[in-house]
Amino acid sequence: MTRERIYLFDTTLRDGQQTPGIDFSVEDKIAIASMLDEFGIDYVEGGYPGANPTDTAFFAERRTSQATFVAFGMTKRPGVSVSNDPGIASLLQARSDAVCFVAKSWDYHVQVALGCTNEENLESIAESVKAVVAAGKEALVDCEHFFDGYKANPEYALACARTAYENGARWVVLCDTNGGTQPPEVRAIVEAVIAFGVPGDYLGIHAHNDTGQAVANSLAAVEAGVRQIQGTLNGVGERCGNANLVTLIPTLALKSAYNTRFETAIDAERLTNLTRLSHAFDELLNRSPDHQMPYVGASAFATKAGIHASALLKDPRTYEHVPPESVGNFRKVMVSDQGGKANFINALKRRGIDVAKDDPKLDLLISIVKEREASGYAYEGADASFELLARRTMGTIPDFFTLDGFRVMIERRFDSHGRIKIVSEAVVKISIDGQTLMSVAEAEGPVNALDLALRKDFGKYQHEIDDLVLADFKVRILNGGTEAITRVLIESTDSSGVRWWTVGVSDNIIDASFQALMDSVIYKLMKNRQLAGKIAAE
Ligand SMILES: CC(=O)SCCNC(=O)CCNC(=O)[C@H](O)C(C)(C)COP(=O)(O)OP(=O)(O)OC[C@H]1O[C@@H](n2cnc3c(N)ncnc32)[C@H](O)[C@@H]1OP(=O)(O)O
Ligand SMILES: CC(=O)C(=O)O
Repeated sequence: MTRERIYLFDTTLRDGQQTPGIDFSVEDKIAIASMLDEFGIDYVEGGYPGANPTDTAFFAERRTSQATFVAFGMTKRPGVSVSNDPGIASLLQARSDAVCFVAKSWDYHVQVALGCTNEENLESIAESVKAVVAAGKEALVDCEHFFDGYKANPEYALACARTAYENGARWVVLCDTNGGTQPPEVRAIVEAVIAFGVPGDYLGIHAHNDTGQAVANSLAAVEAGVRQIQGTLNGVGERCGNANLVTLIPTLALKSAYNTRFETAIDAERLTNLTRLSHAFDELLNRSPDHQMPYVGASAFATKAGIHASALLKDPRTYEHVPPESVGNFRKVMVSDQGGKANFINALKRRGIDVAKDDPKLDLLISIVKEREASGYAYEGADASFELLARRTMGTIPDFFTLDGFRVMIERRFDSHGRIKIVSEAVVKISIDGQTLMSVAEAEGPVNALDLALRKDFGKYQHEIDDLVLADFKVRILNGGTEAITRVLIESTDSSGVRWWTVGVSDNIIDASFQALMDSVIYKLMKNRQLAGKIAAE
């Protein structure tokens, strides 16, 4: 059976740019356009040439090699001819393959925002589309507020869509601009547009996520007949965002409700790059990926629950709706107080630790983890501390050194200009082979001072920890008030590029930090001897 082609239109660089807090540079735009192009998206909308210097510079060159490169802008202003409209001139001059116009299709907006007659707006749509087609470019029309406009005045909304189509627009895109429309309404209105004479394979959907329905609305529109979906990477976009292409693409590819009838340019091989694409985009935005994002989140194929892990390890299909590797993600069976033997055996095996189901040390480890988690530890995010705890319980960690104690003093001083200066001084005492080593260090913060002191003199191991870097430090207060328990997570790395997380818990933040620091150093010494950190592929 032949499947119908659904075209994917990415507006990350245009609607995504309207997200509060997102501000792309030209370099960011170049990088994102090439990521989308390489991934196989059909249309990449780059922005609004003429609206700002970044977008104008971005459109000085064509930025995709496969994807249709699209410039966005508004239809000509009423009362001005296309040849005298500077906005249209910028769009025609941009080095794009296509122009996507935003056009009013709600009569109320025509009256309030444009202040012209309905007929003048139809003329703007027709003339703008004709100018783009005459310039040898593909024309698309985003019918802004189409669904709200249809509800208010169906004849006028339909006339706008048909005007765009009849004057040569390759795509007439129905926009749920305010994001309030629901899937049954989208389905019914798309069917009405097709019945009015605009064919489904000329129609697109642009859904906003203000009621959390952008993906559902896009799929409802496809079922009703549209053949282009507009969306963004990770669902960025104005207000609550746009339809998330990172969710839509695998749903269309992997779910039989869609993949038996439709296909996109993203085949099975390209789909395996999805998680990387989504995370690379977050990296570029300098933000952490959403762990719970469908398909690509770190938790999308993770389980803590013992009953789930036990069945999952017998057959992954028991608790997975699609194989994680199909989208480039992976399965994660975690250890926590929700876990049973299956979680632990699997987690230990991944670290090269073989333990039998009836080994009493396994029961001991499980009870220690459960007890510690009850007191505030969280091992699911502290892989290195979990591994050390397991190896300690199994009795396989060498006595590298012993800690004799530490002390931290914090002083609030005033400099010669009367400015406040905080100075922390830390003293750490350790013993290696019976020899006591005492180090003192100063820094602004107490944890920094402790870290410097701990790593200042490590005797015969000093050269082994020189490349150890503390990459991140997270503090969480577990219950409020003066009885608060503090959990500290530290991310470490070294010249090998490997990263590991350690945890410390105490009613004193400095003590919690020190525990996490100690685990980090011990893990590094274990790793150097290839006694830890071996992660086997699942
Ligand atoms: C639904 C959407 O997401 S549409 C995209 C929205 N994105 C943006 O607006 C981001 C980029 N925009 C901009 O940088 C600026 O708005 C510009 C450069 C495009 C225009 O700036 P200005 O000329 O100063 O106009 P301003 O932003 O104040 O107002 C928009 C004007 O466009 C007119 N307009 C809005 N939509 C359309 C349209 N589809 N067709 C014709 N004119 C339109 C409005 O009536 C208003 O005209 P007015 O100035 O005569 O009142
Ligand atoms: C065009 C557009 O971004 C919208 O109508 O939401």
